[in-house]
Amino acid sequence: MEPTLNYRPRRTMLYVPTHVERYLEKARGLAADSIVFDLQESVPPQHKQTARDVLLNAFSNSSTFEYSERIVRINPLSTEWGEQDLAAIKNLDIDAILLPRIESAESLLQYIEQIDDVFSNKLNIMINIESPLGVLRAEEICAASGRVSCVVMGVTDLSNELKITQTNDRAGLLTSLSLVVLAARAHKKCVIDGPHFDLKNVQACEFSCRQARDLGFDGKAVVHPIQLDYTNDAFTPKLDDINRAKAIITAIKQANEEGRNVAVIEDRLIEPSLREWAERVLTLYDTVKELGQNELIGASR
Ligand SMILES: CC(C)(COP(=O)(O)OP(=O)(O)OC[C@H]1O[C@@H](n2cnc3c(N)ncnc32)[C@H](O)[C@@H]1OP(=O)(O)O)[C@@H](O)C(=O)NCCC(=O)NCCSC(=O)C[C@H](O)C(=O)O
Ligand SMILES: [Mg+2]
Repeated sequence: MEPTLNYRPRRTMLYVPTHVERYLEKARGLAADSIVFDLQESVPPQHKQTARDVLLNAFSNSSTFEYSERIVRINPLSTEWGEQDLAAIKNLDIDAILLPRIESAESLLQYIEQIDDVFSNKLNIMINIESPLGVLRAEEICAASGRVSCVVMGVTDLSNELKITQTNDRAGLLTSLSLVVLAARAHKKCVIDGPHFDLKNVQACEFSCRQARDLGFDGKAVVHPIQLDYTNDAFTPKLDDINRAKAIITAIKQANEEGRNVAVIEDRLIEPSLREWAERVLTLYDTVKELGQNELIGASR
């Protein structure tokens, strides 16, 4: 049975090319916080209709994908494929639509209007930022609509258009990654890093997960089930974090009762804003526990 979550973790966002039926069936049992049923980039032109048919069929059998959030990435709404995708999925039991390659506030607002004309309920909207122009305009794009809940980096298209050298430390991408985190956070949106494509290089992928977490991302996209465990783990609070979060909440509460705004724990000054971090860590911890994944907590990374 699907647990009912009060809080939506997005540590992992698995892209599933939708024309491949066995991937959809596999996805039903995977520990991905979110699944992106992709009708766009991973589906070749000659399989666009097959992809829509397979997706509809998979949802007609059962729309259950464990606890995973169900997101459909459609083709750009400026194209016929995009309009056909929207018409095809209008009755599906999904949580969100992911719009690829958003480059302006104006086109975003127009696409949301198009979606609202088709879906009777106000669907959650997510966007890919994956071009130099998209990165430079990330702030105005994020400011444009409260309907956008989540921004997902598209690092392949971006790397390609920036003409950067791809290295394990992602030096060439750091400015863009941080600009998008800044824009998303300024407008209180969730923000997800793009995937790591070197499937066999687990060490490099683990590094990019930790780097994404340290840059402020809520989670990371993944392209193969093999990447799920360690990506989930990188974004899951560890015992040290949980103990520290609990100590901070207790110390600030006690300081407030004593008429002070700050506390001190082991010679470190604790500002009131840290309480927000502590509450976020505990909420994520509780949710992961609810999902039965608490065995991951405490793994040393
Ligand atoms: C990379 C792949 C082509 C590899 O596929 P395959 O050779 O089939 O892998 P395996 O045999 O190792 O698979 C092992 C089992 O896992 C299942 N599987 C594999 N991939 C997926 C998946 N993505 N989702 C669900 N299940 C998956 C296989 O079925 C095997 O299980 P079983 O059948 O029980 O044996 C393939 O992984 C792949 O196509 N990945 C996704 C690629 C993709 O989506 N690319 C585009 C997204 S990234 C992007 O667009 C971001 C942005 O726009 C940008 O520009 O950066
Ligand atoms: Mg792309």
